[in-house]
Amino acid sequence: MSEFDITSVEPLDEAELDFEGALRPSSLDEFVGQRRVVGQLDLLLKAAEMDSRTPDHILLAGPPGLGKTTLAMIVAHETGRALRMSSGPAISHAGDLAALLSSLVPGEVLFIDEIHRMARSAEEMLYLAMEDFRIDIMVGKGVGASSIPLELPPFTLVGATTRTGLLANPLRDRFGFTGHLEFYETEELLRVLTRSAALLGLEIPQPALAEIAGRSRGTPRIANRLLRRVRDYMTVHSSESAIDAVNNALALYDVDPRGLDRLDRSVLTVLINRFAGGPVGVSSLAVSIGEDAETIEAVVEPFLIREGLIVRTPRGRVATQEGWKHLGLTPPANDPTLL
Ligand SMILES: Nc1ncnc2c1ncn2[C@@H]1O[C@H](COP(=O)(O)OP(=O)(O)OP(=O)(O)O)[C@@H](O)[C@H]1O
Repeated sequence: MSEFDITSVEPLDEAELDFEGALRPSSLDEFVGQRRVVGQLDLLLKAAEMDSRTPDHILLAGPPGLGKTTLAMIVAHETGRALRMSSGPAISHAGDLAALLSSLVPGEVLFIDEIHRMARSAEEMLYLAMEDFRIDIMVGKGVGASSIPLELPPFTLVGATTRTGLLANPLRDRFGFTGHLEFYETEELLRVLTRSAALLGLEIPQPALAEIAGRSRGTPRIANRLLRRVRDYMTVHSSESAIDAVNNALALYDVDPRGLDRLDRSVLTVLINRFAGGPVGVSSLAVSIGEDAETIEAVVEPFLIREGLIVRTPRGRVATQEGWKHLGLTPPANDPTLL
């Protein structure tokens, strides 16, 4: 997604990761929004503490940048446990997972980001590990192969996924709790930004922060990133008012008044201009704009649906009247399928 960097929902580089780290809340109290998931997690952690047991395995689902990694860190922090971090793509065979699991200390929190991308052989090993805290290690090949059971210390797995649908049912079923993270309301993002501005020592009036909040795609990572770019803009154009600086900086980075970035607009434009508003399958859309289908499905689509600009139908994606209007186009008259 390199050409869409500014509002990319993935962290961009080391500097970005440091910046995110500095702004990351470290307790459930500091974590803004997601009240339902936070309340459920709080109960789960408190009950485990009262029973002196390791908390159940936790699955966190939702689009990137909404706080899954942050919540995993909070689980470890709030329960005073060590945290080990890994990711699905880094576990390319069962041996990678065996090495990771066998080195855990008792009670440790193991965070696996993008857990849906883990190798299938590792996934099968994980079933037993999650349920019985044990794995079977295969030694040798062919007829001489044998399996050696290995006891594991109790641990809490926190899995994060942008695509729950891609997780095999046996894996999904072994999580004691699944938290679905939703896009944030503008008012919640305003709280995230107010907190971040204070931590960075920036004096930006609330109306200017509210403008950034409304254009952050419901995503704290994007809100913080836009704040950083606005800070740069204000440094260079110090004579402009805060609100002008916000509007000009966001225009410079191609973020439209509703928060759509270039990739969002490309998807909507192609859907309307090339496919007459749909219905069209996600892979055809992806090919038309040269982006991978997973990014469209995990990142663009959930946001455009939430904004009411497209809908998902059994026959494919369809632009709504609102979608046509957002691009300044007139929706076709008398189209009974148009919503
Ligand atoms: N509820 C929140 N309150 C305050 N800041 C938040 C919140 N959620 C996320 N953030 C900020 O947004 C940034 C991105 O969050 P995080 O890395 O946890 O997202 P993620 O869902 O794990 O994304 P990915 O799936 O891409 O790893 C963090 O630096 C954090 O500061």
